[in-house]
Amino acid sequence: MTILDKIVERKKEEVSAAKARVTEAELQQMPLFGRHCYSLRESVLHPQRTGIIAEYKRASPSKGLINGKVKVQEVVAGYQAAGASAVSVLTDHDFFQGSLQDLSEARKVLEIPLLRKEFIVDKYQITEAKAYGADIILLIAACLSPQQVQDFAAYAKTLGLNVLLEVHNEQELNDNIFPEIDAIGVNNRNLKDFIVSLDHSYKLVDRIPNTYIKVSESGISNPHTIKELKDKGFQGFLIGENFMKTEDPAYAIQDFVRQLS
Ligand SMILES: O=C(O)c1ccccc1NCC(=O)[C@H](O)[C@H](O)COP(=O)(O)O
Repeated sequence: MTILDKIVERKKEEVSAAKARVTEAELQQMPLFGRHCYSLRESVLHPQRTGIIAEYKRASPSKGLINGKVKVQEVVAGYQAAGASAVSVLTDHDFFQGSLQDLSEARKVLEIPLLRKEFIVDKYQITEAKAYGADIILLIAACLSPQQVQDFAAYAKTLGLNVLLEVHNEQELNDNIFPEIDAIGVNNRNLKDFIVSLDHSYKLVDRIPNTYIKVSESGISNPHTIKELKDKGFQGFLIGENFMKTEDPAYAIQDFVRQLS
């Protein structure tokens, strides 16, 4: 069993428990549920923003504890001030030490799109994402059937959410091109063995239709890489560990952005 299988199995148990605690109808009554979402496309393409989707990530299966000290609001406010186009917050507890509370705390200080970084296996989690303040959901092709990707994306659009599809290879990409998707991310990390290679991005970029925002995800640690990825056609860059592994992620992103120009 791969770590991804374990995460998905655990996620299904968590979703059943969450449904027993709070119904979908109750989620729909929560104050943030009715808010209007920021557009991922507009923010990524905004000339005064960097295209960076900066992630708040305390821990991960591949690295263990990354940073247990820094506070979510301080970090994400720093990301926004440095010119991030969007912020990603992990909400998985067991493998990443995140929570839905982190997501709603982040929402309070952000005026840019907010991604609920989660392993979505059930429509309920999409309702939950909206209720806790997300603008974007992630659909990971490796965890879902193409039918689920299409159904979940269509449901997310009814809530006004942006949809980021994550793929790792050409098969996943070809099987999951749907009009309800806004952005396609190529994960440079193989979620089965954790090996990271930017070659996945370079190989797939021209296969992604230009109607989608193109995002390169994981393993980015050098401003020069952003220039190379941009030259190849990427507009978005998901970066977590490179900022979070420092004592001051807000300073780390500022320094990184300074080196982009
Ligand atoms: O990061 C992991 O170890 C991981 C393991 C299993 C499933 C997902 C995982 N990460 C999620 C991500 O996609 C990354 O947090 C994100 O792309 C940022 O990556 P990085 O800049 O390398 O922290």
